[in-house]
Amino acid sequence: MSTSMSVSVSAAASSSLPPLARRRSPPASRVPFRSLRSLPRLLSSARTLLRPAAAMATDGAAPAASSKRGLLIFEAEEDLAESLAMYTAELSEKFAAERGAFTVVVSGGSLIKALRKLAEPPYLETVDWSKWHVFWVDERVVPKDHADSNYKLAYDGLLSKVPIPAGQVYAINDALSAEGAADDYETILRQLVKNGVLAMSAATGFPKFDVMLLGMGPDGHIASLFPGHPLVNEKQKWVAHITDSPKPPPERITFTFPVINSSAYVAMVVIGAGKAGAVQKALSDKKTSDLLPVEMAVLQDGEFTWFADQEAVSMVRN
Ligand SMILES: O=C1O[C@H](COP(=O)(O)O)[C@@H](O)[C@H](O)[C@H]1O
Repeated sequence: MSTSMSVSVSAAASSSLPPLARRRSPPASRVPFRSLRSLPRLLSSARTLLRPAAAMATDGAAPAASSKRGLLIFEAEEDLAESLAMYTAELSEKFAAERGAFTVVVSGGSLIKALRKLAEPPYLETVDWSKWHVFWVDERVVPKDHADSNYKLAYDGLLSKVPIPAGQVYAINDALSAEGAADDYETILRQLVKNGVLAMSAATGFPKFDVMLLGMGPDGHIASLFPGHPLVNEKQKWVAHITDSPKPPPERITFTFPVINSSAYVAMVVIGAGKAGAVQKALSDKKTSDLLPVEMAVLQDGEFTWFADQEAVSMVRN
């Protein structure tokens, strides 16, 4: 299996760039996003450099030709956060106009801090928050006010600061067991498909979220899908439970790969040297059978974009 990845290097991007195959990317240290004013041009240029993904999805199916992957590298975390806010706001506008709703999935962990600029001007005023429907790609089965709760993390860091209708924030039922909470969450998703809030992928038969804003652990896990855990091979369920998570707390629920890989857009946010080893493996052309979970995130018909700082790509060779 081989993965084709285009590398879009932020401030160097321009519409006159030669094709990526013939272009040597300058070192990341020379290509920061420098100012908010330059971001629209830079981001739109970067998107034109995205290429079809060549890797196979985890079920062995080849992604559709429209499936794309790209990499944005930022000199500073602050710049990454600015760009991530703009990316999300643009998708919010697009899907609100197209569908009248914007289904946004978030992870826990470091991702939430990287979303902080959405709660600041201009996005606080310009985003149509009434269209947002917020979900968790994974959740720890703990009370919502527990320090380990991904809901609490997102509420404190973002949701308490923006006017999303409370009924459109889909936290887990924390009174249930892990298995019960996973089943309950899947039932909610199925209802939202029936209501037309949540789209379905014609290609996969699984729900198609508008965007998933995800982080990755240092071991390459995404959501609560951990390296070597049998849950990475789940093919039927939309939402599964785990009671032996190698990272505490042990009881969690998680979206499965068929759901993640049906997304329209995924932003994979990786910040810091602790992620460098997994990022190097994920971006390598040489694929081995021991795929990390992050390497199993291959969209069937969508756009997958890495948002990385320099430390996170420090082990990646040109
Ligand atoms: O346990 C979890 O870890 C991952 C990665 O967290 P990070 O702090 O290393 O970014 C996170 O994406 C997931 O939602 C969370 O439950």
